[in-house]
Amino acid sequence: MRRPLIAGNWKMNGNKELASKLILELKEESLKTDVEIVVCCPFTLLSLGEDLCKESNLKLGAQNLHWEEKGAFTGEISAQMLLEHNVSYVIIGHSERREYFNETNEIVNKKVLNAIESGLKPILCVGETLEEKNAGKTNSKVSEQVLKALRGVDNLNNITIAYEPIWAIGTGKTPTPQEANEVISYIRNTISKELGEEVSEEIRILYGGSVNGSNASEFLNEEDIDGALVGGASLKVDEFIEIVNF
Ligand SMILES: O=C[C@H](O)COP(=O)(O)O
Repeated sequence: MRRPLIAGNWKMNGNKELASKLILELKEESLKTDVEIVVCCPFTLLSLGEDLCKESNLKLGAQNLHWEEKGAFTGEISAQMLLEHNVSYVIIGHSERREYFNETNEIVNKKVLNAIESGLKPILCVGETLEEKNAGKTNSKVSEQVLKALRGVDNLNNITIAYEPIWAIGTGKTPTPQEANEVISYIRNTISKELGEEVSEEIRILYGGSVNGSNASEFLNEEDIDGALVGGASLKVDEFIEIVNF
């Protein structure tokens, strides 16, 4: 049985005031205990997030990392820097990074390898554009992204995958829960064939893209969907609580 994971990706949003409000209110709520909850805040809020998440079931996540341990990479953040703040998870290969920061499958692979070797748990994002969807290329696109990102990764136990159709991110549009489940099943079958059946049964695969308090339970009750990567709705505490308690 895979434990559901709900991760809130704040993207480039929030400040100390909002972080304190959101995390403190989440801590006060009675949240489902069988759900793993991760708050992926901006780097500048990790220190505060670390303090606020202490002695709670909330885990801290980052939104990116560099693939090298240290060095002359101005503006970048290493796995060790994240670990120093008790970060457990790191989002890798989000479509916004692929699109605006030219992250290729090869770069994503280097980041996944570094995260795993350092002891961080990657949330690997994959997904197709609307054009690719309309051309019937969804399955080939996402399976290629997954296999290239996981190339050379020995320990797949700490990997989580998030299927995020790019056209559904921040748009209010979503696939039907059944459609999302089919793509996720396809990813799971690909992993089973290429990387082993056992790991395919254990790996968590989330859905992301316009998840909110009203639609979360429909996605999360699908057989192959193990949780959600939530953007906009993770900044609204009531909405996020509804998603966690789906
Ligand atoms: O990482 C989260 C996704 O990009 C989804 O964002 P959204 O929930 O605002 O559509």
